[in-house]
Amino acid sequence: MIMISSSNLSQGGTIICALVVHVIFNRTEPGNKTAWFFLLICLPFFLTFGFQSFHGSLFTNMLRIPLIFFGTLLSSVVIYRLSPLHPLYEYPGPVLLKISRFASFSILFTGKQHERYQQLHEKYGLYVRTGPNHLHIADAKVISSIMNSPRFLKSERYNAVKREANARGLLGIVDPKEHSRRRRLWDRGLNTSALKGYQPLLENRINQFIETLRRESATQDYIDLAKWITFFSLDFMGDLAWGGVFNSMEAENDVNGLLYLSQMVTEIHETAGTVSWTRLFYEHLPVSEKTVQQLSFAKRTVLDRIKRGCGETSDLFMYLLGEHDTTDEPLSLPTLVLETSFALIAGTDTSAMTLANACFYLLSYPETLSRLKAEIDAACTTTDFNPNILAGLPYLNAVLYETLRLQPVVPNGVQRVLLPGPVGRGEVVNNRYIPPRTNLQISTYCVQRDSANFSPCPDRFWPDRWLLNIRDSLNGQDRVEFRLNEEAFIPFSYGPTACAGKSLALMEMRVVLAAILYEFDLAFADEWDPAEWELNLEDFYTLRGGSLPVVLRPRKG
Ligand code: HEM
Repeated sequence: MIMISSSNLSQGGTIICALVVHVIFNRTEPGNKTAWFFLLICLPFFLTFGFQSFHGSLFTNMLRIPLIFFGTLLSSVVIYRLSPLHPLYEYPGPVLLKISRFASFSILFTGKQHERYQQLHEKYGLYVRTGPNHLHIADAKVISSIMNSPRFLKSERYNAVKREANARGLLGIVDPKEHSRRRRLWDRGLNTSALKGYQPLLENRINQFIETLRRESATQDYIDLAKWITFFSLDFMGDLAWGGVFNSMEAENDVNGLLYLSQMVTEIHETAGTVSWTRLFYEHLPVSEKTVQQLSFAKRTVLDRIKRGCGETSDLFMYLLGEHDTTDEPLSLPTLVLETSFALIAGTDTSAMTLANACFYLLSYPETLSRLKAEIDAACTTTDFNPNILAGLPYLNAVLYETLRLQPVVPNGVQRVLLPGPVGRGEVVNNRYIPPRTNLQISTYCVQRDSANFSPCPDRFWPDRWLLNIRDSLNGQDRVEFRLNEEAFIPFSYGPTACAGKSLALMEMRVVLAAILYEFDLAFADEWDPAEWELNLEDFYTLRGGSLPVVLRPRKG
């Protein structure tokens, strides 16, 4: 007869409970405080006191049971995640990342995610396992099958931080049908005819921008061009989204602290999006308090704009509110606040960062700068920077595309999660099986710098690759294999959730770049080392940079 001692019983019971918890946590990281509290705190607590009646003193049980419980849970998680039983076993990647997504914090906090993941792809190939259930992908062939498929939904990252009750902005909407309904509203406010209506606002801000640069450069040896471009972008987006609340160019300051806050919030989203359960703690951070203050500022601004109504000049707010068309169901106030705040965040840093990068590259390649200046001088006979004329300038477009190719402002790309199919099946993309519930991230930075997609010199700033005549002439030459895979050019993302503001951003960036080059001669500040620019670029979901000290000399008048 087998004798089971009370010690064995308590040990066995604890081990079984720990294994059950592993099964519950398997392939998901519960985003719910109650589940955490119950499974990881209450359960070991009950086991400690429950088995007390069977065996040993309370003190030994308080050490022994939690040790057995957490020891078993940890070992079973680690063994399973590395074992051939795990559905992602076939995919290569660093061991620590396979064991825990937590390890990816060591990449995130370097600020150089884009470069670190590129190194991982160089070592492991186009598919790298970057978490227990995460794949980082640099294969352009799967972009369309993933981004256009209703089975690959926005991942938990889009739900990373608690929002106001029941309000959800476009970016946070996961359900494709609901997303497409809301997206129609945005598309109306960002289509060609709406953009025409925004041109007077753009023209006013461009004039103010040029005046500001003239004033600043007259009194200083050099200016931080990146800072002034960001202020311009914030003021312009403020005009479009909130009825003109900002005047940071005039104040020479981020008066409402919005730029700072949007960086903090993006950073928190990226952290919570990297390890989803950490979001449980973010609402207790001081920045959360600031977000609440900012939300009440946003609410006041929105109410004020509603009261004033749309003036003579149209803006994006008008479309989001439905002032142009009363057939749509209006957004609730909290949703309107979220959407207009998102427009500001989505539209400010992205365009400003791309413009600063473009200026950096142009100053680094003087021949390119001269060619672009010549094109702009020939097209702009007055200081009227007509967006329609600029849209047709091939070299200007080539410079912007090449900048967006080398430095996409969302370098790590977007994240998707694969919904389980019938009988829990996964999906095959480009001959690879993706198990259900896998998180996927298609790296824009890696895809756009891969010589399989852009060749020759994928890491070099070479706008000519975008010009048709260069393509044709190089294609005919021996030994030069020219590649430009437009499917792999995804700085604005891809598919139904691609950037809604692409046309607005391109219009704004063409006008700003043309205005700067038409009005000024530029050079890097003498005492500044241009190598600092790329060293200071940081990827926290969106790309951010340091200062860009530039000497400006007015060219005319
Ligand atoms: C160079 C400038 C810009 C770049 C490179 C860019 C890039 C992107 C990318 C990569 C996304 C997808 C994000 C994700 O799914 O995680 C996105 C989404 C979005 N962007 Fe932009 N963006 C730019 C400027 C703008 C501007 C000026 C606006 C104007 C308000 C804007 C509005 C949006 C909106 C509304 C979305 C959400 C689209 C959706 O979920 O359907 N963006 N953008």
